[in-house]
Amino acid sequence: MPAPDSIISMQQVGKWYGQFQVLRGIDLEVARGERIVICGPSGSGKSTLIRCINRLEEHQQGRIVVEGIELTNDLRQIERIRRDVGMVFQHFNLFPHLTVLENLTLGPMWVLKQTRAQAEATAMQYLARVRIPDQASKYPGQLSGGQQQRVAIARSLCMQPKIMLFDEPTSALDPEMVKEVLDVMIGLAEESGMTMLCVTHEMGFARQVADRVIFMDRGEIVEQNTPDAFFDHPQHERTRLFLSQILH
Ligand SMILES: Nc1ncnc2c1ncn2[C@@H]1O[C@H](COP(=O)(O)OP(=O)(O)OP(=O)(O)O)[C@@H](O)[C@H]1O
Repeated sequence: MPAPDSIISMQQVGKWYGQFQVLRGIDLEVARGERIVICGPSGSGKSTLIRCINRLEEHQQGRIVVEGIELTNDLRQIERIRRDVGMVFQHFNLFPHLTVLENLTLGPMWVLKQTRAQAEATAMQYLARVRIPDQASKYPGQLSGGQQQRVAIARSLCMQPKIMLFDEPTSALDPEMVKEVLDVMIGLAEESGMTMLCVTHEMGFARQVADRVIFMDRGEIVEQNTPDAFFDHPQHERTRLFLSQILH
């Protein structure tokens, strides 16, 4: 049974790509409003885990319950869950032939059935929140990578999600643009009370905003703890090895 205050519950989740088992017996309860950072070596299954939460990937074993709905092949339920769960990818996935404003209003108008005026008003609010209120009429190709990622964050927020998933949102950015995106995410974490799961190796971000850091290796959750305990007193040899590699 999911814990009563869980917004996401994963129980003994397993997934394979062909013969290769990418997730092994994942048990994870996420409380409403919790901020979680997931880290681990390349190929450990971090992206796959969060992609299972909005059914971009299908698990083959165990149970996943999001906002009280168990993930199955029921398309209406998948649609509902995707409305509740926003996702920001490493590559921004904006429509290049649409302006920033059009990228932001498309989902609210077509999926949430907002009027153009409503959708544009909300979009402008979120553009201000991600600190680019003056870029609405530009095309994505006219923006820097950091600005494009902030548009992608605003686009997700316009859909009024209850949960935000971030899949290495800064790893495709030039170093000088990482901070501007992290600052927006920190603001979101601190001001919105939104449930957030973030795959990232930005450990400063993890220390500042995460309630919990999860370390994955070879498809398993090896260790999880508060950021201070996780970074200062890692319990497992695999965690220590990983931290020694990324922190030096
Ligand atoms: N669609 C797919 N088909 C086959 N194998 C896949 C697929 N997607 C991922 N994999 C493999 O599954 C493993 C886990 O991938 P995943 O992207 O979840 O790991 P990750 O921890 O997020 O890694 P990274 O930090 O490199 O993104 C990798 O070995 C990857 O090659």
